[in-house]
Amino acid sequence: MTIEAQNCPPTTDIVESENINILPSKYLQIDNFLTSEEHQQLLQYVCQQEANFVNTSTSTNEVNYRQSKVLYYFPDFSQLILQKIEAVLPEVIDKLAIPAFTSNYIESQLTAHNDGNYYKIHNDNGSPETSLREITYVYYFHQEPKNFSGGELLIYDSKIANSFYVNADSFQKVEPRNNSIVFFLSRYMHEVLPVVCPSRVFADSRFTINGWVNRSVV
Ligand SMILES: O=C(O)CCC(=O)C(=O)O
Ligand SMILES: [Fe+2]
Repeated sequence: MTIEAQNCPPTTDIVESENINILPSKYLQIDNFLTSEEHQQLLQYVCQQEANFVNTSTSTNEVNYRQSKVLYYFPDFSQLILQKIEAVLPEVIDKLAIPAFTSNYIESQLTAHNDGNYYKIHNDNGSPETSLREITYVYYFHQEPKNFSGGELLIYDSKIANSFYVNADSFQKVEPRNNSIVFFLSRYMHEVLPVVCPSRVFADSRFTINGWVNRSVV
């Protein structure tokens, strides 16, 4: 086999030109998002709801892409979190330098990641049904003392290749800190690293309430 290399620029040039086009991803993490009383009530609530959690899937139904459990109906806490998100949204939009948009719909779900669970690299608005999602939020909570490790959220930087946004190799690593919430653009590629939870007890899981602020159609 012959490999013609004479037209290839030197490697250093490739690396430099790739770096120039990298668009760093921005995210915002706010600590102590709920009061300690609300946080405690939420933990108690999820433990009572264990039997109502179902296995997760992805919109493309790909096997081995996502492993976790989800609860779709949790009216009281969904209302609480949405109210608090609406209150900080102007600050989030400002800090992340997102062009202003109007929203009248914020989705929410409650997830539990236990031993070996993960979510491989994806974005949150890549299908026709999800295309109105602008901002992703993830509220993290767990029991103290913490009984799992891993489960970090990696948010990849972007680059433009052939007029499309694709993920760069570089990323920001977000610790799923207890009672903190993270906001970032839904189009960013991101992944959840595997959780290690030796006890496998549901109450020891890495819990989230997460969802998406959708742009209104005008
Ligand atoms: O749990 C997380 O940190 C992120 C979850 C996520 O990416 C999703 O549900 O789309
Ligand atoms: Fe996601």
